[in-house]
Amino acid sequence: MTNPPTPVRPSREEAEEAVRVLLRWAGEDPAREGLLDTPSRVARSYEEFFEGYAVNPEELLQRTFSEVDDYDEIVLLRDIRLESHCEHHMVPIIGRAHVAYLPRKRVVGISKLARVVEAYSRRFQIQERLTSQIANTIDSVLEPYGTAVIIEAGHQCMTTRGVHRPGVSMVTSRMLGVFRDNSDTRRELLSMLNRPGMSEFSA
Ligand SMILES: Nc1nc2c(ncn2[C@@H]2O[C@H](COP(=O)(O)OP(=O)(O)OP(=O)(O)O)[C@@H](O)[C@H]2O)c(=O)[nH]1
Ligand SMILES: [Zn+2]
Repeated sequence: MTNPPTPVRPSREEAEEAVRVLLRWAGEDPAREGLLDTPSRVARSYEEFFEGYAVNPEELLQRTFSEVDDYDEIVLLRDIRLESHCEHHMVPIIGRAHVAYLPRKRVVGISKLARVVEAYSRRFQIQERLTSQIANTIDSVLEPYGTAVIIEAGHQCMTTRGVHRPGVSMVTSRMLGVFRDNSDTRRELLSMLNRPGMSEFSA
């Protein structure tokens, strides 16, 4: 469920050649000086943009803590910067994610929630699937009372090309367990999200 089957990877040289082809498709001369190192830069950038394929998000959540003195309220990680790529046009999706869960006895280190967001973002995505994958993984590994993921993002395939609508953002959410079934819990989450930012604590 978490990792797609790994296709046979091309060689680094094949990847760089593909960049040269795209440069020529754009109307460029890949042999001109300024572009000579571009194929290798792009190959390296791709290793970074898409490093999520090599990460198993479920493993990130294995370490949990149980000494929480009966803490039984929502845990919310708000405004997680999200950088992904649209699988339709291979251009950036930039936004933020909010991840919440209602723990059942055990909690996870909060950075791990951001790492799960990152593991799925650093792949080719559509926003709906990205949202579901993050929520489903947290829900199945931690087995909390509920999990909620909300993503708000701008898609460069809509802002810099095609329909050209700058400023438009797409909002998606996936609510599981109590966040789906209990409107009071869902409302509490939304009110936590609407509270003014606490930037003085986030330096
Ligand atoms: N649902 C969804 N659609 C997306 C996402 N990212 C991009 N799209 C849309 O995917 C669609 C692809 O549509 P196509 O008609 O096949 O491609 P296209 O001719 O390039 O479409 P335009 O973008 O309208 O020029 C477009 O409507 C995009 O806006 C996403 O994360 N979720
Ligand atoms: Zn797109």
